[in-house]
Amino acid sequence: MVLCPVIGKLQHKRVVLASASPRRQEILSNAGLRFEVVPSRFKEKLHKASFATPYAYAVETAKQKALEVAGRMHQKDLRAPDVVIGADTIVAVGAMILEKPVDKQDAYRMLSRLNGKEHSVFTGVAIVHCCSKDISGPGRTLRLTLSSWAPRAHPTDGRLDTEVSEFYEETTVKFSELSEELLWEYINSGEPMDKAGGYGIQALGGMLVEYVHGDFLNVVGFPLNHFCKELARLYYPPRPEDLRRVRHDSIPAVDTFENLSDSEAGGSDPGQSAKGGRGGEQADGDRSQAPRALDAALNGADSRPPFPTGLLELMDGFKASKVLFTACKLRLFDVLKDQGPLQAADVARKLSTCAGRTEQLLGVCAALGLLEKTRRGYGNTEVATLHLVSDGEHSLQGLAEYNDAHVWGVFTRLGLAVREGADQTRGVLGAMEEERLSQNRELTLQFMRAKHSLSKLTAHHVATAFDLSRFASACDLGGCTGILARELAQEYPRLQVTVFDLPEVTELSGGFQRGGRQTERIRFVPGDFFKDSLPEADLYVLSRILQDWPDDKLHKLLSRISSSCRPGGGLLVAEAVAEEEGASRSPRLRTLSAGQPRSPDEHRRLLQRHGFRDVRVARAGDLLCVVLGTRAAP
Ligand SMILES: O=c1[nH]cc([C@@H]2O[C@H](COP(=O)(O)OP(=O)(O)OP(=O)(O)O)[C@@H](O)[C@H]2O)c(=O)[nH]1
Repeated sequence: MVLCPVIGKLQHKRVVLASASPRRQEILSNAGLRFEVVPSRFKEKLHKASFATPYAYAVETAKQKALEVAGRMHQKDLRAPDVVIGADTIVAVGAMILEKPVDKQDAYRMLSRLNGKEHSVFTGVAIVHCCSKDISGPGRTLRLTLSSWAPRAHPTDGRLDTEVSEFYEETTVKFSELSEELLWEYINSGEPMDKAGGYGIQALGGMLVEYVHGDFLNVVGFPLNHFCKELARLYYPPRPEDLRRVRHDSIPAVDTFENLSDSEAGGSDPGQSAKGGRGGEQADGDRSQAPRALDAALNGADSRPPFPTGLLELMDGFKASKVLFTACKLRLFDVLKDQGPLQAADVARKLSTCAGRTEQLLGVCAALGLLEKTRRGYGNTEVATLHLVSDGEHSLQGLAEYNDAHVWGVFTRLGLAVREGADQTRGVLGAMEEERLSQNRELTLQFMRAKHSLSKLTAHHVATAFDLSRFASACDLGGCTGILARELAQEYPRLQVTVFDLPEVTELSGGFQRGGRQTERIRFVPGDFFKDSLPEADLYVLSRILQDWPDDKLHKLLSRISSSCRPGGGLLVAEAVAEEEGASRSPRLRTLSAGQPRSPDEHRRLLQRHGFRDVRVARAGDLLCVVLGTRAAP
């Protein structure tokens, strides 16, 4: 399919969508494009009458939106992106251009103009390819240290070369004859207010539409098919005669990263827009000019190495994590869930935080796809609503809190661990071991919240990786809050489940329980699986336990389980996936623990060494591998 190869070309490039439109983000995400969202601050105030056609206005607006983001990211030491995509959707009826209504009356005016008539929807798209010609060399990293958050003049020595490909798509739409009452009912739904022409064809607004001739997604806000053709034209291969090189020495300057708040940063001045004329429109509205530098880069004529996007992302990764942890710690996503969308100043007031830095934090969260920015302010994106609101069913807030409070510290001592071989985890978990979790209730709760939220992601996969219906009882060793026990009881109505964990854990597990009939078959038994007798069970379960123990402890535990397990009984082990022997596990799960990453085959051999036969291996999502062995007769 035309898109897949093209996606491959963009995969290692840093692509930015300069749009706050959730529909545009969804269309491109669903098509498999990986990108960051950096909403443009270009004020859509180009003089409409100065354009020969409505679509010329839309294309120019799209270009200015993209150039503003490209310039801002280049100017402010955010690592310059490789590609910035801008778009602008307008409705044209007669000689009138309709954009987003400013209020309900405006929405009524628009819809009345469209009522019973055919109109055109134009979406202009600009694909801006950036080549930083910085004297400090290509590319820049995202510097989010405190100093860079302080206001400071930051003249850029370098120049941002951009090469723009632009096009537009037209779709014809006809409204039915609509009653005044229906129009107002639709207006009062609130749907029209952030949509061109005052309607959303993909939602309630679809009821107004009699027919559509052309690309439906173009009406929604992004002509995906035309975009794919454009990318295919650009990358397979660009034709020199189609290329038009535009150099932007006059990218609108912005003062400092600090001053990029809405209230302070004016939009870029159209007068500073790209040099170079507006070429004549081709019949299909397609005015592609692919970038020459891109052609050279793609065909090896460029002597410079490819831009190290992945490496820079690795270098910057910790900053993004810290931004996420800080936002979670401030309960930002909870505030926006209950009271959003909010302007930055209102968020700062509610969080009692510094307005300027709150604005920056919100901006970076938007760039990370955690927030979306509209004219009404900042709101949670879907992923934030699902996983970052503290009381959500799938919340990972606990994991963020624990990583920030403890794992972060572990990784700051990585050098020591590497030099001295000491297990820095013991420096944190060890502290928990030595001082016993009971002496640090808050630490225990943070640990349990983290494990609870992570286990929720995989509990169902672990419980269903194999058919466990032949077992009447199970014991989840180190089962913590009982999230896996609950899934097992839910999946196997006959199964009695015991959660066996340290006393200071089981005494706090009550706060994590939810109602439901399956809880009648779950019990919590305090104990230490290295010291105390294990509860009797047909099936023993170890989920994310082995990874945390050095080999000597691990063999001791497996030996105790093997001795407790009757012939025909089972051992179910779920551990982070290590693809091949000795490979390091996905960093997102590694906590510098004393355990070794093990491949499925290594786990298989481990169980066989401790008397388990018929060892089978399965995957639980992309996080864990699950191994089930049956205890052989001695
Ligand atoms: O049927 C539909 N028609 C239009 C839309 C949405 O309307 C807006 C169009 O506005 P604009 O192009 O200015 O884009 P913004 O949302 O303001 O975001 P930018 O940051 O890119 O300016 C757009 O969101 C369409 O998706 C619709 O949803 N249905």
